Amino acid sequence: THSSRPQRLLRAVQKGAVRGDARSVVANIDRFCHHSEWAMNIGDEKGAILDSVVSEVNPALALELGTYCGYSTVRIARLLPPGGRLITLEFNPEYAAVARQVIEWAGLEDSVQLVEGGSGDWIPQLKEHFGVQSFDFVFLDHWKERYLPDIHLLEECELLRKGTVVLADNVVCPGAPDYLAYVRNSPAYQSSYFQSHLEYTKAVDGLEKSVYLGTTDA
Ligand SMILES: O=C(NCCCOCn1ccc2cnccc21)c1cc(-c2ccc(F)cc2)cc(O)c1O
Ligand SMILES: [Mg+2]
Repeated sequence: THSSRPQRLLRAVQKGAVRGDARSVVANIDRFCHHSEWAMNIGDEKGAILDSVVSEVNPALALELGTYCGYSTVRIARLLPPGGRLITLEFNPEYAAVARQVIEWAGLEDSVQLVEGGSGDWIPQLKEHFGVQSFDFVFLDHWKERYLPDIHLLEECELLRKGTVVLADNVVCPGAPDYLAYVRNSPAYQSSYFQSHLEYTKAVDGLEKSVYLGTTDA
């Protein structure tokens, strides 16, 4: 039976990256995707923007929707402050199995909790299951049509606080037009756009950074 692209990506990490060295895991995935096979990791160019936003927020508690092979998981987790935690959610069990091994190869398994399932099911359970109050940082990189319903769900479940930073990948390609319209027009968000390129290509893409300002309720 033939391997899958995530499995070939994992093998490239295990072959080329130094165990425990998150930077070399990231570099080897980027090398694989530039020279062997394209894969939907955020990539090096948008990844540098992700790094700068994560470093600025310095989150004690972060949430990622859309783990895939764990590339952005490793980029975020390696920048967390001591004791910082990242919860990452993946729908596809095969992707999750690869991501667990990539995260482990990077030596970041102690600060990452990977859960398998759908955002609609999991978001309402996060407080109870993980004992979290609210997130300091949220990274959206899952089904693009879920960005809007899920940010509403995060608000309803009171998982955002004044100042929570929500960063969304692919707001141009594949695109999340309804999500963009919402965060750019809602008084509850201060939104800004970072133009870049679709991972490993010359196509235009970008990240939207939205700071939650809280509700006007008393
Ligand atoms: O589709 C993409 N990502 C999403 C994966 C499934 O996510 C499913 N998923 C993961 C947690 C989760 C939780 N609940 C529901 C679904 C949930 C995605 C796609 C492209 C892309 C761009 C151009 C192309 F020609 C082809 C593809 C690029 C990206 O950077 C992406 O992120
Ligand atoms: Mg993406």
